[in-house]
Amino acid sequence: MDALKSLVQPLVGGGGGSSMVDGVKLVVLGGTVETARRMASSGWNHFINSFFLTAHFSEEDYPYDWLMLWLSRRPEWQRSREFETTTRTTTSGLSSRVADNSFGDDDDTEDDVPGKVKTRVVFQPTANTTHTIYYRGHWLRVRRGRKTDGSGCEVLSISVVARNNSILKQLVLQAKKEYEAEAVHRIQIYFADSHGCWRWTDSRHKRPISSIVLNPGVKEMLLADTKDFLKSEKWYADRGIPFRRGYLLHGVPGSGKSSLIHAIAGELMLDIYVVSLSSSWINDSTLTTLMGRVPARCIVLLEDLDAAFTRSTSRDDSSTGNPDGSDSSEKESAREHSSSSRHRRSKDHLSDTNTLSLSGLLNALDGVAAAEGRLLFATTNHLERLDPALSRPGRMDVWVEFKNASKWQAEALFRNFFPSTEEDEPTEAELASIELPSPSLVPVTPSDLASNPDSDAMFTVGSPSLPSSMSSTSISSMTTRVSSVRSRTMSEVGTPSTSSTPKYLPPAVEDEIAEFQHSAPPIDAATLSRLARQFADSIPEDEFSVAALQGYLLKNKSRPECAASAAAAWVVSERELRERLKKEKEARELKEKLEKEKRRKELEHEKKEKEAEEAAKAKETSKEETPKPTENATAAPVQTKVIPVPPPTTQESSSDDGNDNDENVPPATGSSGWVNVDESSSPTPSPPSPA
Ligand SMILES: Nc1ncnc2c1ncn2[C@@H]1O[C@H](COP(=O)(O)OP(=O)(O)OP(=O)(O)O)[C@@H](O)[C@H]1O
Repeated sequence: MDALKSLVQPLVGGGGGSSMVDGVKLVVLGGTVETARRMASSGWNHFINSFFLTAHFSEEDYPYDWLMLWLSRRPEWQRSREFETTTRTTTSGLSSRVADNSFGDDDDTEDDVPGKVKTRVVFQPTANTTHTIYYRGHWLRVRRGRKTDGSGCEVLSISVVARNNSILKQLVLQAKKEYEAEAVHRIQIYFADSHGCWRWTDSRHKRPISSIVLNPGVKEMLLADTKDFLKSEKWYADRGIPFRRGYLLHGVPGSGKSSLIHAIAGELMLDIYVVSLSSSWINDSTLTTLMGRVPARCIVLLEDLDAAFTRSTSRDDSSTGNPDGSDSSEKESAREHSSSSRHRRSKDHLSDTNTLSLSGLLNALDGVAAAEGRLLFATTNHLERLDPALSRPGRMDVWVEFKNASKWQAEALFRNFFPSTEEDEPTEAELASIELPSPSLVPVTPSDLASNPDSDAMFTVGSPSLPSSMSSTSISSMTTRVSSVRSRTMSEVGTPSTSSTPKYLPPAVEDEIAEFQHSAPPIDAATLSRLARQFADSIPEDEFSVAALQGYLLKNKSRPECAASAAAAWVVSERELRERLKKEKEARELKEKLEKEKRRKELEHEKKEKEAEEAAKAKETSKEETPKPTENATAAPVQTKVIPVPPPTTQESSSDDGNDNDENVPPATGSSGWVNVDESSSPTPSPPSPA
């Protein structure tokens, strides 16, 4: 204390110096104290930090998700005096995840409406503040901030006083375990974005593979193949074969291609990374970046492979997937629309903005930058439109064809759809017991197919031949049954009360509407078998997609009897509907064609008229402007005179590059067709040379 006094004494002065000097002394004193404080604080921080181990977890990487979930479950979080709440899943992850300290609608169980969306609020670490959490005998300092590199990515930093990083490793492993336990019933879906990044989009319940109705053995073959691949990394490495495997699922829409991929992902516990090649923004470099960024074990799904080079949203027969765009109808229409095409195409089609090339796609799939260890699934509805290079072995190793539903599939679908009283009924075994000539399940490569295109070389899903026991039932008898069911249900439902005798009676509630909400009670196995068979009998072989049948069954979700008996009538009505739609489409196309033709003729006519008009005008002007010989030409002062230049004929201009738009391009001389010439150098326009 005395020492401090002796230090301060000379500064504050004992003898009454001027107040100015005292002020300066105080400033110096203050500055010295502040500097000392700062130095002490930074020294202390440095000292403390030298004992801390710090790990940073970026939002872009998985451990961030694991730790955020782990943190949100810590009891300390609830007691924390500073926290954030969110109703969103904070990061890519589990939409269903419910942290222990979360709260929300489902705490209120009284008015629990089935299917009601429940909002849960989850605690999460506040940004830019340090939280302390006790974990296995250590105090963790947790801080959530943002990267300073301009990306704006969130970073979670966890520091701990420890001799080595084993406590942090334990923490990450525990967080991972908890996350995976949560995720075990779900699969994560990531979609590619236009910046070449994967964005978490959805977390879906795993689909049981038994819910996919395919010919016996197909699912098993695919599952076994994928499993075998995932554990054969060394085998591939030893032989110098790139550790990748491609599966091409092709065939009619709504036959279960995407569903099967989801089921396989669930079975193998893999996430799905989806690229839609028909996206307008996709190009060579984005695709390459995306392919280089998929994790080692995952499923990459290329949807609509045939649409890669067309960008047409239409999936009908007129859209082409040919890499060279050599679809004849398209070529024809391209020729038809050659006039003003450039202008219109930029508006109507996205194709101009896309620069995805075949070589770019091939490179992305198996170039040096492509990730290894992933399972590539590609789907297409038009196999014939794929370039052979795209579907060759090495890129697409296994092909599976999906067809419209067979009777066997219809029956299996029905059995899967309605609940049975015998819960432990071995559905799969029972399905397998149905006799049918099963297709060969030896994987066949595209080359086999090429060598024998007619053979049923691929795995074919759907349309096995019909067992004789499943011969079709007459449609008329089915229709009769439908009407009887209708009349019965109508009488059951009854009409609304008319006690107040209103003037206009409301129409009777349709039986379909009246029963729509109810779910079917479980059916006993024998009845289910009978109904399933009846349903399958009514469904024609290879005509309707499984999705269409599923749609029909959904409409009759609560009425298995009706679903079975009305199936034949539904088939008839669907056929009629198709026929009508087909006719309408044809009529529309014809109308469009005629309109196009008319427009083309009009344009041609307009063009001719314009040409004639211009030619006449040019002729007239040249006549008017022909200079008369002047008597005193030699004495005339030097003047600038305008001389007409006939505009180039449309034929000439269009012959340059064949672009009809050239008629809109002003000639180099200016739109008026006049040039300025110096009269001194050319007093009169020289006539064309006789040569
Ligand atoms: N084989 C099948 N087994 C079970 N459900 C199926 C099957 N095929 C289609 N479905 C049902 O039909 C709907 C559409 O199926 P999915 O999307 O898998 O067909 P897709 O072949 O991928 O069609 P697209 O080619 O149009 O993408 C899904 O709801 C699915 O449940």
